[in-house]
Amino acid sequence: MPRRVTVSTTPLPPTGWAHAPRGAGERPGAFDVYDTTLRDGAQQEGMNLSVSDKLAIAPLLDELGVGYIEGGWPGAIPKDTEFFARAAKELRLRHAVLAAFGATRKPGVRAWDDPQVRALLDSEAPVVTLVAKSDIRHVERALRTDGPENLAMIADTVAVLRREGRRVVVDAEHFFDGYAYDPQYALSALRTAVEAGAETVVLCDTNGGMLPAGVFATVTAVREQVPDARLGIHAHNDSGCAVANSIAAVEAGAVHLQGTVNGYGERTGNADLLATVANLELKTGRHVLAPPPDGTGGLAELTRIAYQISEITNIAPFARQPYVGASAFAHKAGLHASAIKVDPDLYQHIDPTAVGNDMRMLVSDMAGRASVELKGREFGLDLTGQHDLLGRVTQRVKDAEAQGYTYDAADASFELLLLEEVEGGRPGYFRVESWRTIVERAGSRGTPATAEATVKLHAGGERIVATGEGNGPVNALDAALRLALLRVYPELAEFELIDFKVRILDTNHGTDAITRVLIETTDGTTAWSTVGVGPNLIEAAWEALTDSAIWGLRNRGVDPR
Ligand SMILES: CC(=O)SCCNC(=O)CCNC(=O)[C@H](O)C(C)(C)COP(=O)(O)OP(=O)(O)OC[C@H]1O[C@@H](n2cnc3c(N)ncnc32)[C@H](O)[C@@H]1OP(=O)(O)O
Ligand SMILES: CC(=O)C(=O)O
Repeated sequence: MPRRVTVSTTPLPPTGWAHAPRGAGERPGAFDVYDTTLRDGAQQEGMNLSVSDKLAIAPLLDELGVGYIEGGWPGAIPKDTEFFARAAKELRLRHAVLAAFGATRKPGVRAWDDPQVRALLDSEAPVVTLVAKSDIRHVERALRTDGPENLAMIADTVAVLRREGRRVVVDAEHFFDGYAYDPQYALSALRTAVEAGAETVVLCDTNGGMLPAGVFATVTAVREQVPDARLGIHAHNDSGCAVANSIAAVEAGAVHLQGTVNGYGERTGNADLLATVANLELKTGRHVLAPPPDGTGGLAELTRIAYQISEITNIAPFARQPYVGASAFAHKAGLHASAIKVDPDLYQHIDPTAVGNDMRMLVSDMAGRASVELKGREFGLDLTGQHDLLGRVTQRVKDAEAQGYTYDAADASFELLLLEEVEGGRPGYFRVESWRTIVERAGSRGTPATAEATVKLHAGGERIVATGEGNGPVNALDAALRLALLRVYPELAEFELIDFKVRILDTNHGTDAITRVLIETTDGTTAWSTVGVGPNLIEAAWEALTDSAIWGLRNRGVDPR
């Protein structure tokens, strides 16, 4: 039998708001996707979203087709108060409605008099999501009040918001832990919220420690015991199971899913909404995102939207992120490639284009002929049936990788290696006669050293000698090489070195060790990576720099002069 709890609500003063905001009259859909990137996602260590960042992310979430965008906690965080004020004027959302997040009233005060509750109304958000305690231990120890007063806090706050025309969602904080400890109290928190007018009660795995079987069992039990409640799930990822737990809850009957883009969030993050939604749509056949009205947006834009949001949050994308990561459909093993050549489905759980991602072949010492053939296709080369050539390239890659080259991180250098075999040599843009660098420090200790490099090469029918200066020998070599080539290939002016990585490959050898240099270059449109290896850092860098110039010129369609 449920424990009897008396809920004493406080009378409400007359309404102070003339009308409810747009969206307030709507009802929840058959299934809600509720994004909390801007609130719970922003609780991630190191993340600091400005109001403009939030205003830039919200339309991307809308484009994805989520039903709700939780914008933050107005009244608690000044930026969030400003977000709601600006969002009302500046955002034109196609599907999503905004939700303001906040807590139930404080113990012992009237909801109407609690400034935090008033701030939720002032935000003009049509939906308000209240975090409410459902674990009696938290009521007594964190809130420092008793069970009945917490229920009154829930009832009062929901009632005030409903009275003012807001739709109310209640996030039952620590629900799973609370239910395990004292199920009747946890259920009474849900019943109180539903009776006061909450349209959805969300079961939160706040500490993120649940496993899928436990989530399934609890959601099933709650559905039986509170049959009139519309249930949601909010999972954190501390056990590494947030996506699986969210799916388990949906399989058990939850119809409201909360999560964050890229799994951002406090500690180890929240359920990654992108993977969860992709799983629900593609694996369980549920249509949970709003259909794109004009054919744009939706699941097919998942990868682009994930990247655009990463740009705004300034958090580097995670290559191995399911569905949208750069490596999500990248294949390295030769055996995989040989099967993929027959049918990509043999080594892929979905067609990557369904989520806007691409299949990529990686060529390395784990490659076989099929990997090289498929990689060739990415470069526009049909190598079908060229068994011997494919074998030679595969062997060259394996030998080079044994010396320290790494082609899966340097596609451009691999393409040049392949061209050597296919065309009998590299594109002949220039012929190097010699190069040298000098590093010099003139003056006392503390004076920065400078570097100078001289490059002698043949291009455009001339012998060119150029000298470059830089803050280090590689920088000086880069300057000298560009200077030498610019006269003949002015296209090089647009090339910019954007990343330079050095790795010592044989640490036992100290300063004698083999060095690998990886560089990334862009011409403003395309970025490409090249590799060089040698016993000497400068030599390795020279190899990567010359590969970069050759690949860049060829990619621009420049003929050797
Ligand atoms: C599980 C979650 O992620 S919920 C979202 C959590 N997000 C945040 O905390 C970010 C925004 N938070 C803030 O800006 C501040 O913490 C504020 C403005 C909310 C409160 O700040 P302060 O008034 O200085 O209080 P403080 O943060 O120290 O403590 C939180 C207070 O809220 C109370 N509280 C906690 N949960 C609830 C709840 N569900 N309902 C009502 N009150 C609550 C606590 O008992 C504590 O009360 P006390 O001040 O009387 O001790
Ligand atoms: C509400 C919320 O963020 C949580 O319980 O984790």
